[in-house]
Amino acid sequence: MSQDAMKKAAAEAALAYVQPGMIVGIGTGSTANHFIDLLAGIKHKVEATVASSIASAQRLESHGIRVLDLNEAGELSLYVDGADESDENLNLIKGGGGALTREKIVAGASAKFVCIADDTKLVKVMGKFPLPIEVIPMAEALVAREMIKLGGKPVLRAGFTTDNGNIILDIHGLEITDPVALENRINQIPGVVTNGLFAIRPADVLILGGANGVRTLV
Ligand SMILES: O=C(CO)[C@H](O)[C@H](O)COP(=O)(O)O
Repeated sequence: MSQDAMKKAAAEAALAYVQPGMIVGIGTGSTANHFIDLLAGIKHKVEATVASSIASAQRLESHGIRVLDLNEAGELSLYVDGADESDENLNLIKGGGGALTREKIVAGASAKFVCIADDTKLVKVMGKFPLPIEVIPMAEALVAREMIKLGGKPVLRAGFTTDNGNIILDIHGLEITDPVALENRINQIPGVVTNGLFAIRPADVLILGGANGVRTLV
């Protein structure tokens, strides 16, 4: 089974969390895209959605699914999104697609976060996947210096601007043994908008697609 088929299987399993009349928060990336395409098949069940990126909003609208601004939507029942890495406590690294800030906002506004991924994303200790940080452009050098002090190797994501008009630094070489402490620490650096650790608010449910089917961690 291909990695993409495993992502699709996880996305399909997440449909079971969609209840009639819900406003659903929608993530970004190839796994979230599978979820969007599958959601189109039950679109009359959902009241509306809130998207975590311009790309996801456009994909939802192309299926005729209503997309609300988060400020109009109030608290969301459910957020469904992919991840770049997860540990067994459902702490995540996200932001491979650069949408981490809006993803964190929509996840924070949601009662339940269902994360969908292929099972290669599950690791013992996070950090093999470079940790994305969204940075206000004038703070690039400052944030890079501070991340070197924390043991990382920052690399500017060349030619990439976030939906919020900022840059991404991808931090290589971290071994993340205390994700909550690191998430808090990085967010204290002036110029950091947010970082891709989702540990202060981890996923509530992790659905993993694998060669032998789908399994769920809670
Ligand atoms: O955080 C993300 C985007 O900012 C994605 O959820 C993450 O990069 C996983 O992507 P994919 O589903 O394509 O493997």
